[in-house]
Amino acid sequence: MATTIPLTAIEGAKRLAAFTAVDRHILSQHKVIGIGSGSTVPYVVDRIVSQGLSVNKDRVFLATGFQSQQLIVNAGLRLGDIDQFPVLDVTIDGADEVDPDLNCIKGGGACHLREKVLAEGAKTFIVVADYRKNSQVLGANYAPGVPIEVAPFAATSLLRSIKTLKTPPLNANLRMGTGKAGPVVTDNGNFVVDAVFGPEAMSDPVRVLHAVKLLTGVVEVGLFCNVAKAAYFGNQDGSVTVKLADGQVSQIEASSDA
Ligand SMILES: O=C[C@H](O)[C@H](O)[C@H](O)COP(=O)(O)O
Repeated sequence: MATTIPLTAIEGAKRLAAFTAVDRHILSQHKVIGIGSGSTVPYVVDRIVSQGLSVNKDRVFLATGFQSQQLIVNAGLRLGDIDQFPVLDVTIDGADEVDPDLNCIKGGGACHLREKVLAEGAKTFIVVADYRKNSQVLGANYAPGVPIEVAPFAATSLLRSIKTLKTPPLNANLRMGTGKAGPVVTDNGNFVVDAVFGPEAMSDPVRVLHAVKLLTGVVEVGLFCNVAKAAYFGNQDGSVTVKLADGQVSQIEASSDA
């Protein structure tokens, strides 16, 4: 007999957020859907699959990297390409941290370049996360810093040039792989530098984004500013906090099967 292993509080919170966001934002008329990366999006895919074959057979799903491509394929959903579908109805993705204006740190899994392309290409970009990601100031909860994808040739230079910013990071390091000698290599063949900025700098993430993006060799910065329409945070008590881009915040009870 199959046994059901209870989810931990954090996994339960991720699932609550994902299920609630899918129920509210992935509607039958939505045909081109972006699937983000990380440990929360598998629950997004599960919920989409549960909407049934009759609706999913007419949909195409775009991936933000190798992991989400596997999720889409293994779920029996149709994989599409951004070159064919540059405009998406909805993209749902996780985040490493989200502030009250829905600015996000993303790229803990080194997928932020493709994630940003699918987020900006979507008519609606929705973030799903557990309660730990719901923050007042970016960097308060997520310690590794802002992920910066950089062309390998320019990585060492970037570690020097980033120190010349008006508000430089407190520290910046090349992200090293685990289970592999040497640096993390992204799905685009680039490296990642993680830069920890202090609370003063992170109180204006748009400024940090613009400053870092201008440094030579930077491919993309894991700061998503003014992109998300809503963020769903699963809580330990079974509720979901919903934050909208206009500043509205509400607390809702999740559906009984979430
Ligand atoms: O590169 C990875 C992504 O930005 C993820 O969406 C982010 O790290 C959040 O992942 P998780 O859902 O595992 O917290």
